[in-house]
Amino acid sequence: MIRIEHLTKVFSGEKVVNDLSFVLKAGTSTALIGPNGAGKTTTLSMLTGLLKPTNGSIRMNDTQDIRKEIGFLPQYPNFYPWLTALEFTEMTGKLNGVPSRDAKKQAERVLDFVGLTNDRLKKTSTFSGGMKQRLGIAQAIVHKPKLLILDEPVSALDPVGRREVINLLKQLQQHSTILYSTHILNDAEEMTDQLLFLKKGKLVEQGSLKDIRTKFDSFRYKIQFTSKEEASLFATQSQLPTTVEESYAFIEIKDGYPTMQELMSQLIVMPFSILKVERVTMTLEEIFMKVVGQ
Ligand SMILES: Nc1ncnc2c1ncn2[C@@H]1O[C@H](COP(=O)(O)OP(=O)(O)OP(=O)(O)O)[C@@H](O)[C@H]1O
Repeated sequence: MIRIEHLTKVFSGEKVVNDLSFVLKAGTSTALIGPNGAGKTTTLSMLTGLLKPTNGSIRMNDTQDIRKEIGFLPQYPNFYPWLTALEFTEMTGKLNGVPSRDAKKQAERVLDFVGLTNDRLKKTSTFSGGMKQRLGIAQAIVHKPKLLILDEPVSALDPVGRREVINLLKQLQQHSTILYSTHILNDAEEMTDQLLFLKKGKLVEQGSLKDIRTKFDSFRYKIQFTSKEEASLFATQSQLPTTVEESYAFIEIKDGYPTMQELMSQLIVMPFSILKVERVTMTLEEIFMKVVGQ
């Protein structure tokens, strides 16, 4: 377990990370979520030891030097372009304490895990964005760290690269503790036990996805019309408070009202072509906007 207490960083008199306290339980995955400038990179840099906190503490059970137990993938990793993937991973392993005699074998093992066996002898300068990110994960796990920290691991990737990296992280999640920052919330929804919402350096909300949903989620009906005009016309004629986005109309459900039957009885007498009616929850993105907008 890693316990972070009152973590604070001041730059030029301004608290860019302001009194953060949270716990990373062993074997869980935590997403640090916040808009640009919220303090995510600064927080992760303090955890990895790259920045000294102005205040606060970071403690790991039974460990004096927490830095040895951390694997880190920075937001903009710098791979020496003249090295091959194998040379780079082996070097990182040695720098992180893997004994020289084991480093090559261990590098080969992690490159295999991230699907780069066939590319291990290619120079890193020839790698695509997705391959670089997978190499970044390999170098972060080569010394078998207890805590894996990743700064925006999928933000710069296309959907295929993103899927590959998410699948790798889901596998790693089974035997490591993971902390990653992101502003791509669909990914967080898929692979996270704990969410930390950061706004202007402060933790404004923290908890499991379930807890946060229970606290902030609301249910709505989503009605799909054939056009935006039809959806807007429906909104003006409806007795129910309705919002419109593109060809969809949304009606919030409050205290169980309206029921689907009540809604259908209103819809059925209106002269619109309706393609679909469904009861939906908020996306994590909408919940995030609700939380950080407060
Ligand atoms: N070395 C520094 N000196 C002064 N100010 C800094 C320094 N590093 C970061 N900051 C400031 O601290 C604040 C938080 O920056 P940080 O990079 O941690 O945010 P972030 O949430 O990671 O943003 P992004 O999503 O854009 O990467 C910003 O206002 C930034 O300008």
